Amino acid sequence: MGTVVEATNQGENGNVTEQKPTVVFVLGGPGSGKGTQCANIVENFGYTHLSAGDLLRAEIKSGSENGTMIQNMIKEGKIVPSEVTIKLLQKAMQESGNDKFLIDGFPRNEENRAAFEEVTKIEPAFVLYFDCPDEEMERRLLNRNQGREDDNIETIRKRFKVFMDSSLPVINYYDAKGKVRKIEAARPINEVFESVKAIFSTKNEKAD
Ligand SMILES: Nc1ncnc2c1ncn2[C@@H]1O[C@H](COP(=O)(O)OP(=O)(O)OP(=O)(O)O)[C@@H](O)[C@H]1O
Ligand SMILES: Nc1ccn([C@@H]2O[C@H](COP(=O)(O)O)[C@@H](O)[C@H]2O)c(=O)n1
Ligand SMILES: [Mg+2]
Repeated sequence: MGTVVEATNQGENGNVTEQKPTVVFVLGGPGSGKGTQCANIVENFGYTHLSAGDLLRAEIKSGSENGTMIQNMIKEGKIVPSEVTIKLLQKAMQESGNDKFLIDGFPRNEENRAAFEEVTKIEPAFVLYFDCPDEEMERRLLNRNQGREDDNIETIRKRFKVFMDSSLPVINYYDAKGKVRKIEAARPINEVFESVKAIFSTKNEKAD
C-alpha cells in the first residue's frame, strides 16, 4: 500500500524500500470487549485504534452511495465486501499520521484477510484474540445501550454464527503461523487489560 507510509529505508542492495506500518489485528466475538480494550491500549501504547465496524457506521452516516448496502449488511450481521472496508481502513491509516495500528474487527473472513494482504502487503505483527463464551457476550451486547441497530437478540445470534463460520477460521489461520495471542475475556475489564498489557510489553510488536 504505497500511499499509507511515507518513510523509506535504504536496503542492503541500495534499493529504497518502504517502511511498513505495524498492524495488530484485534479479533473476538461480538461483545468480547475489543473496543473497550483497544481504548486502553491506545492510552498506554501509542497505537491508533481503527474499528472496521465504526468506520462502516461512519460511512453510512456520511451519506455515501454505499450507505444503504452497508446498513442492510450490518442489520443482518453480514460481512461487507472487502473492497469497501479496506478502502476505509486505508484512508483512516493515511489520515492518522501514525505508523502503529490496532485494526479491530478485521479481517472478519477469508476474503477480508486475503484482500488486505494482497492490497497492502502488510502482515500483522500479531493477532490479539479475545475469547469469550456466547452467554457472556450476549449479556454484554444486550446491556450495551449504544443504540446499535445490530444489538438485538435476532441479529446477535446471526453475528455469533458468522463469527463461528467465517471469523474463527481466520483466527485459526494465524494461529497456525504462531501469531495469535489469546486472552480469556470473560473477566473484569481491568483483569483483561493486565493480560493485554503483558502482551504489548513483550517484544513481539514488530511486523513480520
Ligand atoms: N471485561 C468486561 N466485563 C464486562 N463488561 C465488559 C467487558 N468488556 C467490555 N464490556 C462491556 O461489554 C460491551 C461490549 O464491549 P465492546 O463494545 O468493547 O465489545 P466489542 O468486542 O467491541 O463488540 P462489537 O464486536 O459488537 O463491536 C460494552 O458495553 C462494554 O462496556
Ligand atoms: N470487517 C468487518 C467488520 C464489520 N463489519 C460489519 O459491521 C458489523 C459490526 O461490526 P463490529 O465489529 O462493530 O461489531 C458486523 O456485524 C458486520 O456487519 C463488516 O462487514 N466487516
Ligand atoms: Mg466494537
